[in-house]
Amino acid sequence: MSVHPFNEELATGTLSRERFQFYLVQDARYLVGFGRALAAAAAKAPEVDDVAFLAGAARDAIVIEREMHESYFKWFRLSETDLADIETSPTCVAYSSFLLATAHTGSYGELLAALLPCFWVYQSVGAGILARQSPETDNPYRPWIDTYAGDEFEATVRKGRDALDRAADAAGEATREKMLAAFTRACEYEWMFWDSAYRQEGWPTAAVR
Ligand SMILES: Cc1ncc(C[n+]2csc(CCO)c2C)c(N)n1
Repeated sequence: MSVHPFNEELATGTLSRERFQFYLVQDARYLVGFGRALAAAAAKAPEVDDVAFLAGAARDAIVIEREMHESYFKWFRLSETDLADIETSPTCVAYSSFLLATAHTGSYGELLAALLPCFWVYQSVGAGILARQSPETDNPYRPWIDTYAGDEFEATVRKGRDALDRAADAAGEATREKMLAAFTRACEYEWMFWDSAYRQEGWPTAAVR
């Protein structure tokens, strides 16, 4: 499969500031829903180790990622008012709503399957982009790349995959099918999230409001 231009340009450092900024603003919003869905998964987890793991990831999603985003907002000189004026994109609403709907109506396994691509896709994409960096390239997006390409994050992804495998082993055929569907859909949303940032997606209805 070809690499999306958003990720290609992120790797080379040529991605426009507007596109990256759009991505970060939407991502900060997405992370709140993602954190809530992780907290719901923590509440549903049958094993206490997984409760701790998922609740920790929920906290990290809100705290660590916010810190990273705030540093970028300072860099981009975005104020709270500038931020408030930016509408949440259709794709961001759709992806966040999908996670929250799965949190409310899905089983533990289904929810875990919907959440795993957020970890796995970023680790895989981050590692791929890092492999293409050289000391000579002055990539302004390097802090973003480093967040998702480290060993610590790789261990987190492994824990998530392990929790998912245990949930799948304990599940019946019907639940496993739902897990696969949720996982696939979340992967599609991950792609769409980058694509929507590249297109700076707005609401098609904005002109007729
Ligand atoms: C659309 C979107 N999907 C996934 C991530 C990655 N991510 C966000 S929080 C977290 C784990 C920490 O709890 C990870 C891997 C993102 N930033 N934005």
